[in-house]
Amino acid sequence: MDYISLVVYLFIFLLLIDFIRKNRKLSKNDPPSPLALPIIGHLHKLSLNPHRSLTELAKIYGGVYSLYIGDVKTVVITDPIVFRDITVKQFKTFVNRPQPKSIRVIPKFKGLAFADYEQWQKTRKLVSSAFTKTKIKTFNDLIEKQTKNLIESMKEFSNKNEIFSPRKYLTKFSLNIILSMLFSKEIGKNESINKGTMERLTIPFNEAFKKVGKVDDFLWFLSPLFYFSNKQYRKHIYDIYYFMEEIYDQHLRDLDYDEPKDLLDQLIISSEGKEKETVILVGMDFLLAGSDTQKATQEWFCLYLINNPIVQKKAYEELIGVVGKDCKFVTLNHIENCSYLVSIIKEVFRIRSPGPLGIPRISMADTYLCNGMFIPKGTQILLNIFGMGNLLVSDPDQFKPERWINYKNQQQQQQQQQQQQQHQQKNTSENSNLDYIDDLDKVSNPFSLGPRNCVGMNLANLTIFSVCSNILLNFELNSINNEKIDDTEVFGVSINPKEFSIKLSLRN
Ligand code: HEM
Repeated sequence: MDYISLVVYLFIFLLLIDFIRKNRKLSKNDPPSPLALPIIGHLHKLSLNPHRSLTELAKIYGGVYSLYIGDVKTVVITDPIVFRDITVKQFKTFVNRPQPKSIRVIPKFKGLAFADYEQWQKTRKLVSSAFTKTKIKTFNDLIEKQTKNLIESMKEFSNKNEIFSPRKYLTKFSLNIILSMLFSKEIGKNESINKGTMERLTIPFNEAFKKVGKVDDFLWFLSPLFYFSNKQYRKHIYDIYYFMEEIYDQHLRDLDYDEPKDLLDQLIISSEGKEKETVILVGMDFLLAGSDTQKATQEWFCLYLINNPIVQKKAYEELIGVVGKDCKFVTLNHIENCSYLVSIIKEVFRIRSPGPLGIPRISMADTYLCNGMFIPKGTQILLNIFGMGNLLVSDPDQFKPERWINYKNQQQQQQQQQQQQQHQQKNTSENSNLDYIDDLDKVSNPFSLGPRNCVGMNLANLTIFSVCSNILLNFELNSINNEKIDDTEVFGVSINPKEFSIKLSLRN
């Protein structure tokens, strides 16, 4: 046999082994799975919007099914009961995150979001104290100050009758919330959206975000093909690292042990200045996890108001009913009374979940889920946040903030009756997703659940309300050609719309 034939036979043999490995049953209770192909597994089933493909597959294979993403065994969860089981009840088994190549680019890239259990527990405890509802309230002034700066910038556009492209302004706003609250730093009001700190951060951010979920994370042997793009990616990640390092060094120089001025001071003090790299990486987590998600939500909010003028009008009428027609600024104290506006924001979270697949988890031991399915150790878990809010509501593709109001009313009216139903559900619900149809609070979890959910949830809720309410109060939003804006999603760290511009009309 010549060498070429030998290599061909060997290759076919390896394909066969891989095919068998990926399709063999591990137990009688494996989650269902489509047939996996050798090498790529089920990669061919994923589109450019993987959350949509995974949701389509959930229609066929159910709320818990398994896939091979390249070589990575993955279980996708679109069942709210199992979602809770994983994130809350069996939290310790599923607390860790997988460590794909893109995360390992910085050795020990384990600030908070990718830390393993022991380090995560320590850091999360410290960080959580800065993000409680009460603590966040002390930052109201700061959120309101940044909102005012944004509205003033927008007014410059409306006064000159110029079209406004929200992306960079909302990015600046979202970055400033995190920079000022956590690191006492700010991108100045008059600082350009294209130069200085903005340029220094947004270029590496955008480039780094492009790398998320790229194919060589799942097919190791393709790495050489991505050599140059990986080198660039590494450079961009280090650019953000060096930015944070400068802030860290400055804080260390000015540190007052008795009066820490922000979260960074607290982190330095509690680590006794000995864990510089970890603290810097925690700071990077906040910048990366907190800015893009908030910015995306605010952009979607503007887009949906423009595409739904009746909703915009109704929300504006509610708002002036609460704050009065002469009011020029909505404060965070008004949030309780703006139930329609809050419903719009919730509907934006549902229909265009900024983090549609959360951040993956990994099983730390062989285990059985509450529905009896077997999950082997080392399985990657994708929490299909988008899918739950899509598959388990009526008219999922329609933007209907009213559904939240109706839901709340229904809950209030039928409280007693519902308590009884819930009791009955408890006894039967283990098998049935249908019990959750239109149970919006249960199927829409944009920040995930359990002890490792989003640490920035309280901050994000206040910030997004502040921006959205004040944009609505000050401007009527329209598209520049009076047509609907394209609401196609662009998948990345967050789900963004394609970049668009707005015609702003200042309200009287
Ligand atoms: C619209 C806004 C936001 C959304 C939808 C969102 C969503 C999420 C989701 C789904 C997770 C994964 C949770 C899990 O694994 O169960 C997460 C984690 C995280 N988020 Fe957010 N997030 C938002 C804003 C923020 C903000 C403003 C910050 C910081 C200031 C932040 C910091 C983090 C961090 C550090 C983690 C990792 C937590 C951990 O591993 O313990 N997020 N977020």
